[in-house]
Amino acid sequence: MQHQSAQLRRSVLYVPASNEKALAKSATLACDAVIYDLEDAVGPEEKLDARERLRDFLNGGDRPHCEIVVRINALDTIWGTEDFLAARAVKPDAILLPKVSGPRDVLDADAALDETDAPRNLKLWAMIETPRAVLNLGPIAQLGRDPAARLSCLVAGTNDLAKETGIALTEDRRYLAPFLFQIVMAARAGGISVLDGVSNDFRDLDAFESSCTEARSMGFDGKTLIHPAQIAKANAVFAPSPEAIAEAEAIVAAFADPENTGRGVISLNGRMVERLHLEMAQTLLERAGTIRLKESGETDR
Ligand SMILES: CC(C)(COP(=O)(O)OP(=O)(O)OC[C@H]1O[C@@H](n2cnc3c(N)ncnc32)[C@H](O)[C@@H]1OP(=O)(O)O)[C@@H](O)C(=O)NCCC(=O)NCCSC(=O)C[C@H](O)C(=O)O
Ligand SMILES: [Mg+2]
Repeated sequence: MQHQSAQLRRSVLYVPASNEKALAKSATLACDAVIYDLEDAVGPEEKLDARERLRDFLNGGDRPHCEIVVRINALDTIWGTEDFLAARAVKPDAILLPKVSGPRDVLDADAALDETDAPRNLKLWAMIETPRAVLNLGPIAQLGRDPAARLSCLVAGTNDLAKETGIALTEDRRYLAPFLFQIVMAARAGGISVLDGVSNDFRDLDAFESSCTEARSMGFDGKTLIHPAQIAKANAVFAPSPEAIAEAEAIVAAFADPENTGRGVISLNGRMVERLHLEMAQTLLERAGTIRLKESGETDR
């Protein structure tokens, strides 16, 4: 089993659906995915307008070519059902469910999509941002293994998690880290992708880069973002480095050497290399190739 999904999700930008300028800008940006937000970025007085704005924008001519996700208000709020129907109607790639408590929330959204005859490739993403979601991570993520369910990504909601638990959001995220690891582990067990939470201090790009590096080391596929200035750093950090590509190429070449045919383990530059490392190298090179294609403009995603 490989740990990273084929879909690139290095940089996933939240765009408040209430913000006309940000909506327009979103179509011009180099992020891998956009989350149009109807939830916490939109004040209660703006909710109805934001929904209409988003509908007009995504039905208009400037729809971005990257992966498109709509975050709705929770289905048990006064806005939830209308948001859900509006999101379904604008044909996103996924609907992001906020403040999920357990698998029931995802299954209910799944059933509601089935009732509208939604295509199977319309996926659900789930925010992990409440204590109950953390306690129910296993059963939530396991839905990723259910061919009838649409869950394809977990998103850490670190601001709400801090609010709900009292966990301090320090720059080094030392108190948050144990829960972030659990989110990654659950997503991998469920075979779905997983995104780190946002960095609120969007002007400090050095701190942001460190946070991306840490998230990559923790196993996240990418980072959720709040500002366009964060995109380039996330794209760079979550892409395989030139050194990692060179190492992967060396591993592939070593196993292709007729001398090593059929061998399970070889020695390469003083290190043990097994076939599992070959698989990892192949996945890394595939990802590097996908990024190259995307950045050469030959594909949008
Ligand atoms: C954080 C901001 C409010 C800052 O806004 P502002 O001060 O206006 O930024 P700039 O002047 O530097 O903006 C420069 C240009 O970039 C556009 N812009 C800014 N942000 C975005 C964006 N997110 N998407 C698209 N475009 C954006 C501006 O319009 C300017 O454009 P132009 O003038 O044409 O050059 C703002 O960045 C912002 O609102 N960010 C998103 C906030 C958000 O979505 N929050 C909710 C998600 S975070 C969360 O809830 C996670 C989770 O649930 C949890 O619990 O942790
Ligand atoms: Mg939140």
